[in-house]
Order: sequence, then C-alpha cells, then structure tokens
Amino acid sequence: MSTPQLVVHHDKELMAQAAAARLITKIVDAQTSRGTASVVLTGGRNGNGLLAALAAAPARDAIDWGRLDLWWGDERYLPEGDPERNVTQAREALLDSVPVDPERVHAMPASDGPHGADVEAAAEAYAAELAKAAGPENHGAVPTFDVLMLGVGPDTHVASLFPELPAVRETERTVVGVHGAPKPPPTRISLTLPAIRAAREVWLLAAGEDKAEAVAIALSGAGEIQAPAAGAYGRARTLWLLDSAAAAQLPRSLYPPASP
Ligand SMILES: O=C1O[C@H](COP(=O)(O)O)[C@@H](O)[C@H](O)[C@H]1O
Repeated sequence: MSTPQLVVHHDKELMAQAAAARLITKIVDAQTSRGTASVVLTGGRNGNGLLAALAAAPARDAIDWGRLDLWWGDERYLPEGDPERNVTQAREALLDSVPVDPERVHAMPASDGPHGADVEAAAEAYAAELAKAAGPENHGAVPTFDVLMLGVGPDTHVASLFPELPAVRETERTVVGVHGAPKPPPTRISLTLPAIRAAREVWLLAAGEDKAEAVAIALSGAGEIQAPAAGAYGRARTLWLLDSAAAAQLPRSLYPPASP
C-alpha cells in the first residue's frame, strides 16, 4: 500500500491540463521501459476533462498510441453507443481523434452485447479478458496497469463501488456486476478494490466544491466500505489530484493553507 500524496491545483481546468501532462509523461516512460503501456480510464466529469485536455495537448503526439492498452475502471450497463456510457464519452473526448489500436481498446461489454441483460456474465467476460492480458510477472489475474484513474463521486464512490453495496466488499473477483447503484443507471460493471490495487499508480481525481466533503472523509481515515475512495491505492504510488475547491475541507494536517 502506498501512502496518498496530494497535488492541489488552482482550478479544475488547470488540474485537467496538469494531469494530462503527467499522463503523457507516464505513458511515454512506460513505453520506453517496457515497450507498451496500460492505462485504466475513468468516467465522470474529471476523467473526461482530463481526456479532453489530453486531446488538446500538442505533446500527445509523443505517445505511441498503437502501443497503449486502454481499460476501464467501470461502465454504465447500457446499449453500445449510449451517450451515458463511459466509453462513448471517452471516444468523443479523445479516442476518436488519436490513432489507438482498436484491438487494444478494452471497452467493458454493453447491455445489447452477447451477454444481454446478464451483467454478471458481462463482468465475468471482462475479468477473463483481463486475466488473458496478465502475464506471469503480474502476480494476479489482472495486468499491472501503469496508471489507473478514478473519479471520486460526492458520496466517495470510485469506479462503480458505492458505499456499503456488495461490490465494495468483494475480495476475490476482479470485476463484478453492480445492481442498485444510487447514481443512475442502477446497473453497472466495476473493477473491484483488489483489481484496482494491482495498479502501479492509482490517481484519484476530484474537482469542485461538491467533492470537498468526500475528499476530506476519504483522506481522514474512513473505512473503505463506508468510503470506497479510501480503499483505492496503488502498489507504488497513490496520487490525489485535486483543485482547491475539492481540497477546501481537508484537515490542516493534510493540506496546510498556502502562506500569505
Ligand atoms: O458514474 C460515475 O461517476 C464517477 C464520478 O463521476 P463525477 O462526474 O462525479 O466525477 C466516475 O468516476 C465513474 O467512472 C462513473 O461511472
């Protein structure tokens, strides 16, 4: 487990641009060291803001897009192409404008796909795809992702792991179906905490006043069942990328106010 580190930016636009620059560097470094890179994308406002900033960054062309595997931390279980699907939003924000290898874009299944309404079967299929991509060096049933990004919801949810729901208690499976999510749509697919923790680096993104309480709770010693964001950390690094509004309720011991 890595101790969380906080980076607080002035506003959400700057946070998205800085996070995009950080991601470009990480991907290029991983491709230089290992030949390929693997990144887990998140949905939500901040995840999509980062992807849009990446699309607009001239340095995006430093990435070898054909040697990048993209996975998702969660998906809303809706038909292919639905505007509320995380993958649809990621395509619009970035993926349609860069030369990714479609074989390496690992979208989670859609509700009109081969598994139909059976979200458990869809989750199992995604777990199998992850397991196939994991090598013996990965010590588990998922690849060691270079970077796994998570938006933090106002209720402290990450991916589709909502407080107190069964998915956040999962300790064996890497991917689960989620029923009765409090945020629509109620049916979703999510990586579990054990799968999230297999990543080298986990980056939690939160911007805006409505995230301030969640950020403060998750970073002040809350349990992961009550505050799923508290249980999200990477093997080597856990980074909380915030704007000043989202950091506003943090205790002074974690984020002292700037000097006058
Ligand atoms: O529904 C979801 O919400 C979270 C957070 O989204 P935000 O808009 O409040 O930032 C997101 O991380 C997750 O991927 C998504 O499915």
